[in-house]
Amino acid sequence: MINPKSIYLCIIKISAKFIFRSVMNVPADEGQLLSMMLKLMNAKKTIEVGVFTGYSLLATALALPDKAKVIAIDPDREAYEVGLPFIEKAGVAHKIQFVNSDAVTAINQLLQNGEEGTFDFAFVDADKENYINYHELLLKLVRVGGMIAYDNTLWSGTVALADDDLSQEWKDQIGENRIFLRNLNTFLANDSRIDLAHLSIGDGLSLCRRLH
Ligand SMILES: C[S@@+](CC[C@H](N)C(=O)[O-])C[C@H]1O[C@@H](n2cnc3c(N)ncnc32)[C@H](O)[C@@H]1O
Repeated sequence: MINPKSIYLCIIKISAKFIFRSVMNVPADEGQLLSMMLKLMNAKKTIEVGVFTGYSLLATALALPDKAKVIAIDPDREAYEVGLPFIEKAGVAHKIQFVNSDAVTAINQLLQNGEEGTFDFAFVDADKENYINYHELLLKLVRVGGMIAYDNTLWSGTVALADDDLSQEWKDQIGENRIFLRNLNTFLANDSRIDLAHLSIGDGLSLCRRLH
C-alpha cells in the first residue's frame, strides 16, 4: 500500500519544483521546453512519435509558425480524437498531419518518400523498447543541425539506481522500461553522430543534435 506520507512529500516536491522553475523563468515541463526550443530553432517541419491525447502535440503546434507542419504518429487514433477538439479550439489543427500507424512503418515510409534530412525537430514519447530503433531512423530524417528529443529518459530517477536498490514491488511497478531507457542513455552517450544534453525536466528529456 502507498504510504500517505510519501504522497504528501511527493506533492510538496512537485509544487516546490514548479514554483522554483516559474520564479527562475525555467520551463517546468517538456511542453514548455518544446515550445521554447521550437521557437528558438525557428522549426518549420517536425515529427512527433507517440501522441496519446495530444498534450505535447498541442504545445508543438502552438509554437510552430502558421505554414509549418508537424507529422504526429500514433496507432491509437481514439486517444488522439479525445484531444482533437482542444487542438481545433486552439486554431492549430491545420498544422497537424496525424498518421494512424506504428512509428517504424510511418518513418520508413517518409524516408522512402524522399523526406530524408528535411525535418528540423523530432519528439519521441512512445514505446520505450523502440527508442534505439527510432534513433537510427530519425537520424536520417532530421537535417544536420536538427534535433531529436527523447522523453522519460530518467524514468522517475530509476535509471540511476542499481538493481539492489529496488524492491521487487518497485521493479514490478516500473517494469522493463527502466532497462530500455538505461540502454538508450548509454547508447546516446557513446554516439559520435550527435551532441547530447540530458535535462531533468519532467521525467527527463534527452536532446540530441545531429552533427553530420
Ligand atoms: C506517453 S504517451 C504519449 C504522450 C504524449 N506525447 C503527450 O504529451 O500527452 C505514449 C503514446 O505512444 C503510443 N505508441 C505506443 N507504441 C507506439 C508505436 N509503435 N508507434 C507510435 N506510437 C506508439 C501510444 O499509443 C501512446 O499514445
